Amino acid sequence: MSTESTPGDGEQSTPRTPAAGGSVPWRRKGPIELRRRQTKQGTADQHLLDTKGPGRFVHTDPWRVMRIQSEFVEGFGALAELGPAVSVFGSARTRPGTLYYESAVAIGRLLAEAGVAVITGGGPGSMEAANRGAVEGAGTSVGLGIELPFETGLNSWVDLGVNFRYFFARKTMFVKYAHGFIVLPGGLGTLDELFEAMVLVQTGKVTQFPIVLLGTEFWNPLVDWIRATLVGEGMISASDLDLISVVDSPEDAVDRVLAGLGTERRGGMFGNADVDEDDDFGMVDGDGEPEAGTAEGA
Ligand SMILES: CC(C)=CCNc1ncnc2c1ncn2[C@@H]1O[C@H](COP(=O)(O)O)[C@@H](O)[C@H]1O
Repeated sequence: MSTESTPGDGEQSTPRTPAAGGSVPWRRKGPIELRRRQTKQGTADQHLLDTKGPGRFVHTDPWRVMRIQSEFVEGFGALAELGPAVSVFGSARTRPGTLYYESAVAIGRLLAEAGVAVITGGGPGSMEAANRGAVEGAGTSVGLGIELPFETGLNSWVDLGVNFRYFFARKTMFVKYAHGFIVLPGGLGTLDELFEAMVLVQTGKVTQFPIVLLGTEFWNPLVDWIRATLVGEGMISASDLDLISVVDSPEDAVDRVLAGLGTERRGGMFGNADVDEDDDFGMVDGDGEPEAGTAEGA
């Protein structure tokens, strides 16, 4: 047996490996093993220092990973001190003066008055409305913006804004720093955020995470379909529907989301949702026990 087949960690190059069935060029870069033509990739240093291809390295996946990592680092850094917060979702297209827009303003204000920060996607429509309500209620107004081909920028009611290039990094922030969701009527973006939250609760990745939908006329047909088809055909359990509640007034929405956290609308501060602090992606504790100081464990 050749000792060449068991190199240590790091970037290495040896001429052959028996595992590959004979004499083939072979290299290892950390966890990645390269054989035959794949070994002809340059080293990381070559890519970094070789300026012949203009800016080529910044278009590679390893570089992207660093950019993705930096989004998490920036996001965690900006939001770590936020305190209790609720994420408010809804259509980017609702206009001032409409029921949904004004409802989002009221929700933002009520949350702010309860001492709860408001997190939105930082865009127009219901996001802008909820941020506006948070400012009017003298609370913390957060916008997690997303870079889009048609640039809209953060709405002017965002006081603490973080811009993201990647949807998935941004979505982690919505969940990690919020203690519950309020979802106003919306389109694909809103449905994506709603179903992501439901999956995280259903699979136990986050617990103690109330999800409240505002607008029975808008949401009930979807809830009816979920009950008739998803529960009916055994795709989800009937109890999965307990994950959400549907209300019609901003007061009920805020009461419901705060009640789910063991606090009252005008009750001020409350503890964190039962999220495992060791896991930055909101994994539930192994023992399933509420921690001291959390809403559930208080
Ligand atoms: C006018 C227009 C389309 C602007 C887009 N500008 C946006 N800026 C920030 N977040 C957005 C934007 N569009 C969609 N989203 C995300 O998707 C949700 C709304 O999407 P939708 O309108 O329901 O599908 C929001 O909660 C937000 O997180």
